[in-house]
Amino acid sequence: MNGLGNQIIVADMRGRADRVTPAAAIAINATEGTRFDQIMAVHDPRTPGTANYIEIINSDGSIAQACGNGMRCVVQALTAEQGRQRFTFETVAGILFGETRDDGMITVDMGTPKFAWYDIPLAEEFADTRKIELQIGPIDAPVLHSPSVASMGNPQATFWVHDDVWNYALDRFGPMLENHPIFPERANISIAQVAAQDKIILRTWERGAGLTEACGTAACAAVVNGARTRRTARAATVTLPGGDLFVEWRDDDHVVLTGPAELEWTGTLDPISGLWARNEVAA
Ligand SMILES: N[C@@H](CCC[C@H](N)C(=O)O)C(=O)O
Repeated sequence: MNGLGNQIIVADMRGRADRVTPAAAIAINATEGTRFDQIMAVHDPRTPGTANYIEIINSDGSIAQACGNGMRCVVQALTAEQGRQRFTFETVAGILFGETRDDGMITVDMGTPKFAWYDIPLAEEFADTRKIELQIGPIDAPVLHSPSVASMGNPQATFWVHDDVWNYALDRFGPMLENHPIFPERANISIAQVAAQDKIILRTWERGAGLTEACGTAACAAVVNGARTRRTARAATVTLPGGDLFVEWRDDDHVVLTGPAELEWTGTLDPISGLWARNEVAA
């Protein structure tokens, strides 16, 4: 599936006790036909009242705590299978709600953001995470600097720029910043341009996956960081290379993400070895 071009494999792990291995994820991603950004492994529920436990695996085999575009894909796949529109899920980061709307768009309640340096986490204390000391490029003329940082379940850094987000070599700076010692669990790195109070243009280098067409949690972090630095309103359209997402940071502190999800093809997958085969499409 894809969520605005964010390449997602929804793996049906229901009724089994094993997990998708990091080795399988790396093997699947090594093949052109199955290159992906995240695997959303849908397991049997662990907690009463939830539909499923979802494990999120990045293409480098690491575990992610949250994935907005992937959650929309899961909701859409389960709505198509079961005809239900509302689901409650459990992830390593907590309980999430998702809904397929009547117009086909999917809304996911991504929970509440966290701003304390130890929750993100950062390697050292910062009293104010709306703007931390971090820069890249020449010391006296940094290319990117002073990001706002937050946790949307996963660590997020939003670097604000005034010009075109495509002017920045995110493929070069992304890996350096993702692995910067200030982020002990690495981080998702975004470049954001505020086009209007309710419009942000965003590109993201994803932790464990690299440059992607869209990152839902980074879009959520951009709106939350935009609102708390008074750059934007609490609700905004975020334009990513893959298209638009709508994010609202509600008064109850929950961040709600709305956008599309699309089925591309189905197949079978061995979650241990990564061997896979596409299902034949009926003519
Ligand atoms: N594509 C995602 C984010 C996935 C997780 C991220 N790479 C991490 O390791 O935190 C999204 O849509 O949110």
